[in-house]
Amino acid sequence: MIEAVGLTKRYGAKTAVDQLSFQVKPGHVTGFLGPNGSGKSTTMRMIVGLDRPTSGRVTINGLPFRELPNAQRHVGALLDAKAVHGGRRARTHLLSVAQLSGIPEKRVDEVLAVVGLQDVARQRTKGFSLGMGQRLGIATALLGDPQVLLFDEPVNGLDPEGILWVRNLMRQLASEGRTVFVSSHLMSEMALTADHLIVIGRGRLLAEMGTQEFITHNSAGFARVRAADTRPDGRDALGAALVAAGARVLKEPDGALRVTGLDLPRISDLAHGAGVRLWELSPHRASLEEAYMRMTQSSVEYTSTQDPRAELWEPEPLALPAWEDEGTAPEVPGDAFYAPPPPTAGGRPFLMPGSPGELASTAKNDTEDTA
Ligand SMILES: Nc1ncnc2c1ncn2[C@@H]1O[C@H](COP(=O)(O)OP(=O)(O)OP(=O)(O)O)[C@@H](O)[C@H]1O
Repeated sequence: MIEAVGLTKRYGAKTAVDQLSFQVKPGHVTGFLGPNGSGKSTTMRMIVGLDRPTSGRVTINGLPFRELPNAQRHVGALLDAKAVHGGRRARTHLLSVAQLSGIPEKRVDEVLAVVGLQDVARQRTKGFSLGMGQRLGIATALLGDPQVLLFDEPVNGLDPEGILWVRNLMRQLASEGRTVFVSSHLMSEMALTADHLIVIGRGRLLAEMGTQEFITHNSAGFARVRAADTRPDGRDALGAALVAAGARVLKEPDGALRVTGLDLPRISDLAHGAGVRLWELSPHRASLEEAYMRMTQSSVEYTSTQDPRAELWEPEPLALPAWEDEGTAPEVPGDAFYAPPPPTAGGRPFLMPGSPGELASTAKNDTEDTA
C-alpha cells in the first residue's frame, strides 16, 4: 500500500503538492488524475524518493522509499520513458538495472517477452519509437517482480493495440494483489482501467473514491425524449406536461428535449397521458470525462483564452414559468455532455440539483454496461 499523509512540496514560492493525504490499496488499479501542472509527477517522484517532501510523508508498505531494503524488489516505476541511455541496447539497459538490484539475468528475458520487445532487444534504444520506449519502461518497472507499481502516463504514444495491452496488464497486475497506481490524461482509458481514482487540482486532493462513484457524484444525469413528428404540437404538449410534473426541460438542437428531475418510466407515463407518441426516450450516459471536467475546471492552471469547453457547458435555465423559455440545450458532443460548474465546487462530490437517484443510477448502470 502507498500512503501519503499531509504530503507537501514547495519549489520556492510555488506549492506543487499541498497537504495531500491518500491511500493506494493493493488489489486495485488506482487512477491518478489531475490537470496539467496539478502535481501528479511531483507526487510520484516523492513516492519513489526522487524528490524530498517539504513536509508530510509518503510511505510504501509503511516505510519511506529510501528506507525500503532492496527497493527495486518492492516497487517498480515508469516515470519517464525517455530516461534511458540512447546508446544502450534494450537488453543491456535491462541487464544493468537487474545487476544493480541482484535480479537474475533470466528475468530480463522474461520481462522482454511480457512487453513484446524480444525481437528488438538487441537494438539501441535511440532508434525506438515512443511506444517501444514505453514498453521498455514498463519492462524496467516489472523487473523486480514488485508488489507496488507506479506508471506515469504509460499509454503515451501507444497505438490502440498497445493501449489495450497496457489496460489488460494493469488489471492483471492488480488481480494478482499488487498495488497499481497509474496516471493518464486519457479519460476514456482510465474509465476502463481504474477501479479507484485519486483526483488532484493545484496540488490538492479533490476526490478519492471508486471510479463509478466518482462519475455518479460528478455528472448530471438526464433523459432525452423526442415526440413523434406525426403530431405538429407534440413537442410542446410533451414539454408542458413534463414541466407541470416538476421536470427541468431544455430543447435539444435536433428537436428532442433534455429532461432532468424525472425518471424514464414517469416521462413515458406523462407522454402517454398527454397523448404524445414517442420516437425516443433514452438515458444520458455519463462519462468519466464529463465528471472529471466538472470537478477540475476550477483547478485548471493553464487554460486557453478560448476554452473549447466553455461552449459545451449548459446555459443556466431562465427562471420563467413556461417550458419554452427554459432555453436551448447545447449540442451533446458524442456521449459526453459538459454541465456547468457545481455551485459547491471546491472538492466535494456534487449531485446535480433535480437529478433524482433513479436517473443517476440509470446513468451509472448504463456506464457500467459500456465499461
Ligand atoms: N523542479 C521544479 N522546480 C520548480 N517547479 C516545479 C518543478 N517541478 C514541478 N514544478 C512545478 O510544480 C507544479 C506541478 O508540476 P507536476 O509536473 O508535478 O504536474 P503534473 O500534474 O505532473 O503535470 P502534467 O500533467 O503536465 O505532467 C507545476 O506548476 C510545475 O511547474
